[in-house]
Amino acid sequence: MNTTPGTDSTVVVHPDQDVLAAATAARLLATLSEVQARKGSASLVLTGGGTGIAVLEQVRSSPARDAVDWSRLDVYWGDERFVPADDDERNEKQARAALLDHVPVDESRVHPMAASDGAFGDDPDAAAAAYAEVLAASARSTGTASGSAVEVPSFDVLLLGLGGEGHTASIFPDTPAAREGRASVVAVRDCPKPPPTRLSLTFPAIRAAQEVWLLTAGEAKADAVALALAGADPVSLPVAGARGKQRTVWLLDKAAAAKAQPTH
Ligand SMILES: O=C1O[C@H](COP(=O)(O)O)[C@@H](O)[C@H](O)[C@H]1O
Repeated sequence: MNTTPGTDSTVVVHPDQDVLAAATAARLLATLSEVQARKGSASLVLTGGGTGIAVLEQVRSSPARDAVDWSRLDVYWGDERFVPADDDERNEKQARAALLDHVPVDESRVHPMAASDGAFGDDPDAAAAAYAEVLAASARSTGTASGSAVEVPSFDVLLLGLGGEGHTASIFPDTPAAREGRASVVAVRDCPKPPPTRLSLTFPAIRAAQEVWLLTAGEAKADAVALALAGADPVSLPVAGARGKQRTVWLLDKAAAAKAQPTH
Protein backbone atom coordinates (compact mmCIF):
# COMPACT_ATOMS: atom_id res chain seq x y z
CA MET A 1 0.00 0.00 0.00
CA ASN A 2 1.20 3.48 -0.73
CA THR A 3 -1.14 6.25 0.43
CA THR A 4 -0.64 9.98 0.21
CA PRO A 5 -2.35 11.68 3.18
CA GLY A 6 -0.29 14.86 2.72
CA THR A 7 1.66 16.18 -0.20
CA ASP A 8 4.88 14.37 0.51
CA SER A 9 3.71 11.56 2.75
CA THR A 10 4.38 7.97 1.87
CA VAL A 11 3.21 4.79 3.55
CA VAL A 12 5.40 1.73 3.13
CA VAL A 13 4.07 -1.57 4.45
CA HIS A 14 6.32 -4.55 5.17
CA PRO A 15 5.17 -8.12 5.87
CA ASP A 16 6.23 -8.21 9.52
CA GLN A 17 8.30 -6.42 12.14
CA ASP A 18 11.55 -8.19 11.26
CA VAL A 19 11.35 -7.15 7.61
CA LEU A 20 10.26 -3.66 8.66
CA ALA A 21 13.32 -3.26 10.90
CA ALA A 22 15.75 -4.65 8.33
CA ALA A 23 14.33 -2.58 5.45
CA THR A 24 14.25 0.58 7.56
CA ALA A 25 17.87 0.02 8.60
CA ALA A 26 18.84 -0.25 4.91
CA ARG A 27 16.84 2.91 4.13
CA LEU A 28 18.53 4.75 7.00
CA LEU A 29 22.06 3.76 5.94
CA ALA A 30 21.35 4.76 2.34
CA THR A 31 19.78 8.08 3.31
CA LEU A 32 22.50 9.10 5.79
CA SER A 33 25.31 8.18 3.39
CA GLU A 34 23.62 10.12 0.60
CA VAL A 35 23.23 13.18 2.89
CA GLN A 36 26.90 12.92 3.90
CA ALA A 37 27.94 12.73 0.25
CA ARG A 38 25.90 15.85 -0.47
CA LYS A 39 26.58 17.96 2.63
CA GLY A 40 29.62 16.46 4.36
CA SER A 41 27.79 15.46 7.51
CA ALA A 42 24.33 14.32 8.55
CA SER A 43 22.05 14.57 11.57
CA LEU A 44 19.78 11.90 12.98
CA VAL A 45 17.16 12.11 15.72
CA LEU A 46 16.60 8.77 17.49
CA THR A 47 13.42 7.36 18.97
CA GLY A 48 12.83 4.91 21.76
CA GLY A 49 10.35 2.08 21.50
CA GLY A 50 10.43 -1.48 20.24
CA THR A 51 10.60 -0.80 16.52
CA GLY A 52 13.03 2.10 16.78
CA ILE A 53 15.51 0.03 18.80
CA ALA A 54 15.04 -2.98 16.49
CA VAL A 55 16.02 -0.74 13.56
CA LEU A 56 19.23 0.29 15.36
CA GLU A 57 20.05 -3.37 16.01
CA GLN A 58 19.59 -4.07 12.31
CA VAL A 59 21.87 -1.16 11.41
CA ARG A 60 24.48 -2.60 13.76
CA SER A 61 24.42 -6.00 12.07
CA SER A 62 24.13 -4.70 8.50
CA PRO A 63 26.98 -5.46 6.09
CA ALA A 64 26.44 -1.90 4.82
CA ARG A 65 26.95 -0.38 8.28
CA ASP A 66 30.08 1.47 7.29
CA ALA A 67 28.38 3.12 4.33
CA VAL A 68 27.83 5.83 6.95
CA ASP A 69 30.81 7.76 8.25
CA TRP A 70 29.81 7.60 11.91
CA SER A 71 32.28 10.30 12.87
CA ARG A 72 30.37 12.77 10.70
CA LEU A 73 26.95 12.15 12.23
CA ASP A 74 25.18 14.34 14.79
CA VAL A 75 22.88 12.28 16.99
CA TYR A 76 19.94 13.68 18.97
CA TRP A 77 16.89 12.18 20.69
CA GLY A 78 13.23 12.98 20.07
CA ASP A 79 12.25 12.04 23.61
CA GLU A 80 13.69 10.57 26.76
CA ARG A 81 12.37 8.91 29.88
CA PHE A 82 13.50 11.09 32.83
CA VAL A 83 15.08 8.32 34.89
CA PRO A 84 18.64 7.71 36.19
CA ALA A 85 21.35 7.28 33.57
CA ASP A 86 21.75 3.55 34.17
CA ASP A 87 18.02 2.76 34.14
CA ASP A 88 17.15 0.20 31.46
CA GLU A 89 14.10 2.32 30.51
CA ARG A 90 16.33 5.11 29.22
CA ASN A 91 16.12 5.56 25.47
CA GLU A 92 19.77 6.62 25.36
CA LYS A 93 20.91 3.47 27.16
CA GLN A 94 18.94 1.27 24.77
CA ALA A 95 20.25 3.10 21.69
CA ARG A 96 23.83 2.82 22.89
CA ALA A 97 23.47 -0.91 23.53
CA ALA A 98 21.76 -1.45 20.17
CA LEU A 99 24.11 0.64 18.02
CA LEU A 100 26.03 3.63 19.31
CA ASP A 101 28.46 1.62 21.46
CA HIS A 102 29.39 -0.41 18.37
CA VAL A 103 30.17 2.24 15.77
CA PRO A 104 32.83 4.96 15.81
CA VAL A 105 30.61 7.94 16.58
CA ASP A 106 32.25 11.19 17.64
CA GLU A 107 31.01 11.49 21.25
CA SER A 108 31.11 15.28 20.99
CA ARG A 109 28.40 14.95 18.32
CA VAL A 110 26.14 12.65 20.37
CA HIS A 111 23.59 14.74 22.26
CA PRO A 112 21.55 12.77 24.83
CA MET A 113 18.87 14.42 26.93
CA ALA A 114 19.75 14.68 30.63
CA ALA A 115 19.05 11.88 33.09
CA SER A 116 17.28 12.43 36.42
CA ASP A 117 20.55 11.95 38.28
CA GLY A 118 22.45 14.23 35.92
CA ALA A 119 23.49 17.87 35.86
CA PHE A 120 19.97 19.19 36.48
CA GLY A 121 19.08 16.82 39.28
CA ASP A 122 15.47 15.79 39.46
CA ASP A 123 14.24 18.91 37.62
CA PRO A 124 12.80 17.98 34.22
CA ASP A 125 12.02 21.61 33.33
CA ALA A 126 15.70 22.57 33.74
CA ALA A 127 16.71 19.48 31.74
CA ALA A 128 14.28 20.41 28.95
CA ALA A 129 15.54 24.00 28.87
CA ALA A 130 19.12 22.74 28.71
CA TYR A 131 18.32 20.46 25.77
CA ALA A 132 16.60 23.34 23.99
CA GLU A 133 19.87 25.26 24.41
CA VAL A 134 21.86 22.31 22.99
CA LEU A 135 19.62 22.38 19.93
CA ALA A 136 19.84 26.16 19.62
CA ALA A 137 23.64 26.05 19.83
CA SER A 138 23.76 23.36 17.11
CA ALA A 139 21.42 25.46 15.01
CA ARG A 140 23.66 28.48 15.38
CA SER A 141 26.69 26.52 14.17
CA THR A 142 25.01 24.53 11.39
CA GLY A 143 22.14 26.84 10.42
CA THR A 144 18.63 26.97 11.84
CA ALA A 145 15.95 25.11 9.92
CA SER A 146 14.46 27.69 7.55
CA GLY A 147 10.95 28.81 8.41
CA SER A 148 11.10 27.01 11.75
CA ALA A 149 9.20 28.45 14.72
CA VAL A 150 11.95 27.32 17.11
CA GLU A 151 15.74 27.48 17.06
CA VAL A 152 16.74 23.92 16.17
CA PRO A 153 18.99 22.38 13.53
CA SER A 154 17.55 21.25 10.23
CA PHE A 155 17.62 17.55 11.22
CA ASP A 156 18.13 15.31 8.20
CA VAL A 157 16.18 12.30 9.49
CA LEU A 158 13.97 12.25 12.58
CA LEU A 159 12.73 8.84 13.72
CA LEU A 160 9.53 8.48 15.72
CA GLY A 161 7.52 5.64 17.19
CA LEU A 162 3.95 5.84 18.35
CA GLY A 163 1.70 4.47 21.03
CA GLY A 164 -1.68 2.85 20.59
CA GLU A 165 -3.34 5.86 22.23
CA GLY A 166 -1.67 8.13 19.66
CA HIS A 167 1.38 9.55 21.43
CA THR A 168 4.56 10.19 19.52
CA ALA A 169 7.93 11.15 21.00
CA SER A 170 6.55 11.89 24.52
CA ILE A 171 3.70 14.08 23.29
CA PHE A 172 0.62 12.43 24.75
CA PRO A 173 -3.00 13.14 23.75
CA ASP A 174 -4.69 16.24 25.16
CA THR A 175 -1.65 17.47 27.10
CA PRO A 176 0.17 20.83 27.21
CA ALA A 177 3.00 19.25 25.18
CA ALA A 178 0.58 18.70 22.31
CA ARG A 179 -0.33 22.41 22.34
CA GLU A 180 3.21 23.77 22.78
CA GLY A 181 4.06 26.29 20.10
CA ARG A 182 7.05 28.21 21.45
CA ALA A 183 9.49 25.83 23.14
CA SER A 184 11.48 23.22 21.21
CA VAL A 185 11.71 20.85 24.19
CA VAL A 186 9.35 20.35 27.12
CA ALA A 187 9.15 18.39 30.34
CA VAL A 188 6.19 16.02 30.40
CA ARG A 189 4.65 14.76 33.64
CA ASP A 190 2.02 12.18 34.57
CA CYS A 191 2.42 10.27 31.31
CA PRO A 192 -0.12 7.47 30.93
CA LYS A 193 2.68 5.17 29.79
CA PRO A 194 5.45 4.69 32.38
CA PRO A 195 7.86 6.10 33.27
CA PRO A 196 5.65 9.09 34.10
CA THR A 197 8.19 11.89 33.72
CA ARG A 198 9.79 12.51 30.35
CA LEU A 199 11.41 15.08 28.09
CA SER A 200 10.18 15.58 24.54
CA LEU A 201 10.71 17.57 21.40
CA THR A 202 7.59 19.55 20.50
CA PHE A 203 5.77 19.73 17.17
CA PRO A 204 7.66 22.85 16.01
CA ALA A 205 10.98 21.06 16.61
CA ILE A 206 9.81 17.84 14.94
CA ARG A 207 8.52 19.76 11.93
CA ALA A 208 11.95 21.37 11.43
CA ALA A 209 13.27 17.99 10.26
CA GLN A 210 13.73 17.38 6.56
CA GLU A 211 12.42 13.83 6.80
CA VAL A 212 10.22 12.40 9.54
CA TRP A 213 9.93 8.62 9.59
CA LEU A 214 7.17 7.06 11.70
CA LEU A 215 8.03 3.49 12.60
CA THR A 216 5.62 1.04 14.12
CA ALA A 217 4.45 -2.55 14.13
CA GLY A 218 1.62 -4.60 15.55
CA GLU A 219 -2.15 -4.54 15.65
CA ALA A 220 -2.19 -2.46 18.85
CA LYS A 221 -1.10 0.50 16.70
CA ALA A 222 -3.57 -0.02 13.84
CA ASP A 223 -6.30 2.34 15.07
CA ALA A 224 -3.85 5.18 15.77
CA VAL A 225 -2.21 4.74 12.35
CA ALA A 226 -5.56 4.74 10.54
CA LEU A 227 -6.84 7.81 12.39
CA ALA A 228 -3.60 9.73 11.82
CA LEU A 229 -3.58 8.94 8.10
CA ALA A 230 -7.21 10.04 7.92
CA GLY A 231 -6.21 13.46 9.27
CA ALA A 232 -7.02 13.34 12.99
CA ASP A 233 -6.54 16.38 15.23
CA PRO A 234 -2.92 16.38 16.51
CA VAL A 235 -3.93 17.55 19.99
CA SER A 236 -6.10 14.49 20.54
CA LEU A 237 -3.89 12.17 18.45
CA PRO A 238 -0.36 13.61 18.48
CA VAL A 239 1.09 11.24 15.92
CA ALA A 240 -1.18 12.93 13.37
CA GLY A 241 0.85 16.13 13.84
CA ALA A 242 4.30 14.72 13.05
CA ARG A 243 5.55 15.64 9.61
CA GLY A 244 8.79 16.52 7.88
CA LYS A 245 9.58 19.55 5.78
CA GLN A 246 10.40 17.46 2.73
CA ARG A 247 8.95 14.06 3.48
CA THR A 248 6.91 12.14 5.99
CA VAL A 249 7.36 8.40 5.66
CA TRP A 250 5.23 5.87 7.49
CA LEU A 251 7.13 2.58 7.85
CA LEU A 252 4.73 -0.08 9.05
CA ASP A 253 4.19 -3.77 9.23
CA LYS A 254 0.98 -5.29 7.89
CA ALA A 255 -0.67 -5.49 11.29
CA ALA A 256 -0.12 -1.79 12.04
CA ALA A 257 -1.36 -0.83 8.56
CA ALA A 258 -4.40 -3.12 8.67
CA LYS A 259 -7.02 -0.42 9.31
CA ALA A 260 -5.58 2.35 7.13
CA GLN A 261 -7.43 3.25 3.95
CA PRO A 262 -5.24 3.11 0.84
CA THR A 263 -5.83 5.87 -1.69
CA HIS A 264 -4.59 3.75 -4.57
O1 LIG B 1 7.72 5.37 25.44
C1 LIG B 1 7.94 5.44 24.27
O2 LIG B 1 7.12 4.79 23.41
C2 LIG B 1 7.02 5.12 22.04
C3 LIG B 1 6.48 3.90 21.28
O3 LIG B 1 7.12 2.72 21.75
P1 LIG B 1 6.69 1.26 21.29
O4 LIG B 1 7.59 0.33 22.05
O5 LIG B 1 5.25 1.08 21.64
O6 LIG B 1 6.91 1.18 19.82
C4 LIG B 1 8.33 5.64 21.51
O7 LIG B 1 8.11 6.21 20.25
C5 LIG B 1 8.94 6.67 22.44
O8 LIG B 1 10.18 7.15 21.94
C6 LIG B 1 9.17 6.06 23.76
O9 LIG B 1 9.75 6.94 24.69
